[in-house]
Amino acid sequence: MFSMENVTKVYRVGEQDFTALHSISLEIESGSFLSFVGPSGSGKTTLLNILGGLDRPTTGEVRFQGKSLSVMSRVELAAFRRDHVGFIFQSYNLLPVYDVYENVLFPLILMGRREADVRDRVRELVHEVGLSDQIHKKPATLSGGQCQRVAIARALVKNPAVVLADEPTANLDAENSYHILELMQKLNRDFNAAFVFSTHDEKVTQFVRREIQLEDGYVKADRTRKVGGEAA
Ligand SMILES: Nc1ncnc2c1ncn2[C@@H]1O[C@H](COP(=O)(O)OP(=O)(O)OP(=O)(O)O)[C@@H](O)[C@H]1O
Repeated sequence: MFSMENVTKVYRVGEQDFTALHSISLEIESGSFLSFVGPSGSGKTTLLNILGGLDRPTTGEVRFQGKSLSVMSRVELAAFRRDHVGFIFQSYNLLPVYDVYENVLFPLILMGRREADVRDRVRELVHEVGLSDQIHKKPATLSGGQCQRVAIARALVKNPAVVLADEPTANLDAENSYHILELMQKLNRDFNAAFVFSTHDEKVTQFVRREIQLEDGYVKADRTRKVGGEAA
């Protein structure tokens, strides 16, 4: 689904260049459930942002379904994100004035869909994340775990090829983190969307089928393993 070839990211900091990613080459398959792990500053978020078309590499190539992101204009990149990528952030990024239903509906409205045509799809996703009872509540009245469930439903509602999740359990306690990870594992299977995380949370790494370890912008290890009896 994704291929990265010799991706480097250099930031200009004052008078100096700082290399956040050093010549990274990776393949990420459709339906993956994988995590970038590594200490703070190792390049996890930079890598996710480049995969999601939120940022561009300084050198190197990223392809999505064989198409190079480098040659896309800003408008084409925005369309790539809208049509193919769901985003989940550690701080949920829900729209506070909208209720659960409207937050999940929002990406479909951005895609030009009519509410009447997608109402059932939105309700299905809200149901999938276990929030049918809370569907008309505003984010401020929900718990952190419930807000993250809304964010997951919102990310999946448009049937993306991939969900990119930057530290999705960072603001959750242990019990909620496990519930959220189990839910994402189930949705990965049921909806056949790839999930790609960045994390330093060891709980996340117990759930993933592949773990790519980053250190100072280099890939230090890339492990694939069996999780819960599934084939690796
Ligand atoms: N816009 C920027 N300008 C300059 N340096 C940056 C910028 N964004 C990131 N960096 C640097 O690049 C390195 C990698 O940052 P990144 O956020 O990708 O790491 P991370 O592994 O996600 O860290 P964390 O777990 O703390 O979020 C860090 O040293 C960071 O300071």
